[in-house]
Amino acid sequence: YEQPAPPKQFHLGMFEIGRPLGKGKFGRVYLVRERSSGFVCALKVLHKNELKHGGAETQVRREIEIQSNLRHPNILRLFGHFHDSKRIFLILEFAGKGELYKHLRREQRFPEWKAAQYVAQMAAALKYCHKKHIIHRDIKPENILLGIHGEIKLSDFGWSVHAPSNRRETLCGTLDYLPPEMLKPGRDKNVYSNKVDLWSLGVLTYEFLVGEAPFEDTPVMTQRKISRGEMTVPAFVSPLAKDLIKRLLVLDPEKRISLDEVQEHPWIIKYCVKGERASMRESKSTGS
Ligand SMILES: Cc1cc(Cn2cc(-c3c(Cl)cnc4nc(-c5cn(C)nc5C)[nH]c34)cn2)no1
Repeated sequence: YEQPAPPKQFHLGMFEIGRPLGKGKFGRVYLVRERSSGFVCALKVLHKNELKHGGAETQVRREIEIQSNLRHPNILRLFGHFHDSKRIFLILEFAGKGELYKHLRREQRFPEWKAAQYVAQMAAALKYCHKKHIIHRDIKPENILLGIHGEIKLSDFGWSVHAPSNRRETLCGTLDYLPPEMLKPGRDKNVYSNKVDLWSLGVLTYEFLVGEAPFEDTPVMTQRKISRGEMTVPAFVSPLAKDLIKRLLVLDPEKRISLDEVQEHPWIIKYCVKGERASMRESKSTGS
């Protein structure tokens, strides 16, 4: 019987610090190499006093607790963490093709074959999370990275919780991805299920194909459009893609299609199942 390996104690001296990869609200991310193994990863450096002032300590604690226990090809790995007097360090998987939202802004919108593959990978990542009773709660392009082969790497579990949840949190950042049940006035707005991720997947699918979110407007108008499910899908979006968006952006959480049904949807099958290679060749040549 082999003794389990003792948990690794990490410290900053173990890493050679490379170029900055990006910055977020409470710190930066650097490309680093672990000296003894040569392993390349991303080091997220968060400043304790900024986290304290921003009331984000719970989020970081949750990000560490939840993401370090997830193992899925479409979820960014959190290998470990450590801290010093002023900073918290998260050792993360390096995503070779960077932040998805930058690709989306540069390309304006994705061709349907690419959007369908991203949606299928997001559904697989969310199915894995939901099976472990974890709701991500913050699905949006800014929280998605791309691996070296262009595969989806869902990250930023700072807003994730164990389902079902009735936590009371002040949400900050964009309203665009909030489901109607989280906007409801009064008590029941804080009781919701993993179906919130299905709504956000619908918003994400729309934004991949159109280049902007379906309810994008002033904060007041966005909340009103979300609570009424008011949105229009441009004519250039194919009927199959529009059908999937409509089946996800359903006001009643219980009536949204499941992640299994997403993966079996004709639009996903058309672009993601091996036998459909021909349709991809055709779509790539016509750019549809
Ligand atoms: C703080 C803070 C910053 C961010 C946003 N952010 C995430 C990254 C990042 C991570 Cl965590 C992992 N791998 C990455 N790979 C890139 C990258 C690759 N290329 C070719 N270009 C870039 C950029 N960025 C990565 C960086 N910033 N969240 O919290």
